[in-house]
Amino acid sequence: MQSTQLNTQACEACHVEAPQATEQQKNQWLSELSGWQIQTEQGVEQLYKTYQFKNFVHALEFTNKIGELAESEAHHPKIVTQWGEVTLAWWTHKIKGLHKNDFICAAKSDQV
Ligand SMILES: C[C@H](O)[C@H](O)[C@H]1CNC2=NC(N)=NC(=O)C2=N1
Repeated sequence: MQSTQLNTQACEACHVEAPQATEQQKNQWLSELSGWQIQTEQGVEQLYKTYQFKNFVHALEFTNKIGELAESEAHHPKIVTQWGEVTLAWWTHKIKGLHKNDFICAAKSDQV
């Protein structure tokens, strides 16, 4: 399977019948990301990563840039912003699980 450049792709409009990522796809796409992990919260798989910053202002600046990314992709993460730390969680609400969009947005988050 050729490696897709996740960070060069745009999210596709997601619909309720969209397929969840398969185990093979999840492993492939996860291997193209760095520092991300899949966790299950209330039965829903999510892509998690925590970023460290030197203070709250930097954490907030990053948070706002992620907000712009989310709006541009019409795909939104859970963002937990603290002093010196931001945790992102990406999943697709409509399908209650992981879709390729989530991996694309995770890759793009690393470029913010
Ligand atoms: C209408 C709007 O585009 C949809 O509700 C979008 C908004 N952002 C979204 N973000 C995420 N993570 N999952 C969704 O299913 C989703 N749906």
